Amino acid sequence: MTALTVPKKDTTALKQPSKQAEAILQAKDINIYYGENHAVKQLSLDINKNEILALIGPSGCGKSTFLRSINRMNDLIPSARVTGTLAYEGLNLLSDDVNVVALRKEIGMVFQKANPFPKSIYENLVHGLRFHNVKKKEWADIVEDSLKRAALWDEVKDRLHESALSLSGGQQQRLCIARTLALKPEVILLDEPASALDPIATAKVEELMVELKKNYTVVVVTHNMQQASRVSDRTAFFYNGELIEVNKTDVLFRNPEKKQTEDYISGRFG
Ligand SMILES: Nc1ncnc2c1ncn2[C@@H]1O[C@H](COP(=O)(O)OP(=O)(O)OP(=O)(O)O)[C@@H](O)[C@H]1O
Repeated sequence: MTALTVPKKDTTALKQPSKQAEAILQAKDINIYYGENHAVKQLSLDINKNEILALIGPSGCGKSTFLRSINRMNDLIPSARVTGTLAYEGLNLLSDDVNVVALRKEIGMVFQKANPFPKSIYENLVHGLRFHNVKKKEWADIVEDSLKRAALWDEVKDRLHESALSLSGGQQQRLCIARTLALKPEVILLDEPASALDPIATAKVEELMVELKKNYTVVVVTHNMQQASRVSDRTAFFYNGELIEVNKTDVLFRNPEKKQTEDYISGRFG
């Protein structure tokens, strides 16, 4: 594993054993601003190892903003400012000394719209390997393994050198997931990964998510409540920048604690 930090700051405060041993990521008192807009407010949330955590809530409630903070994608937005701590393996991922390139390898992200490079299927997968100096002799095995894990190998094994843009939308999205897997992440962030796909392609991506949690931790933003209830172990409901409620998915949908959650899941707003 590439070192996630340049060792200079004292992180002992973050190395205390966690209350819940299975938490892989612990967000504490996270606030995210875009200029004056306070988009995520005082959020604290544990993300457990090998779970699928769904983030739901009406448009603009801060789901994607929080998701992007986990692998520091908000760094790319000049007006964005993030405070609080995101503890991961004894480090605060929000601190200045985190190696963001190594972090994004370890915590990969797949976006709403599939974004393959306009290159061959094979090149899409080896691009990151080259960047991270993975030995060339390992590439073929990693390509095959990643495509198998992303349930795409059988569909593309005879056309690895064709353009990725010749794949269907659903195949392109699975290719983007495979591209993330090639870098051997621990956590995968999915931002509405199936919202641009037809029902059959959506079902394949959902099956894949369930398969992935055997080896990875998955955090998925979705507008689709059926999807959240089909695939996730826990669901977090966001409203107006706040985390209103997080619980086991079946409990949250069957017996929500908060009225706002109940109103949202019963379609009364959003
Ligand atoms: N790049 C950005 N620059 C400035 N403001 C942003 C940016 N992205 C999001 N915001 C603002 O932050 C708030 C939260 O947006 P965010 O996209 O996180 O919500 P969301 O719950 O993911 O919404 P959706 O479900 O529509 O994607 C909104 O007020 C939005 O306008």
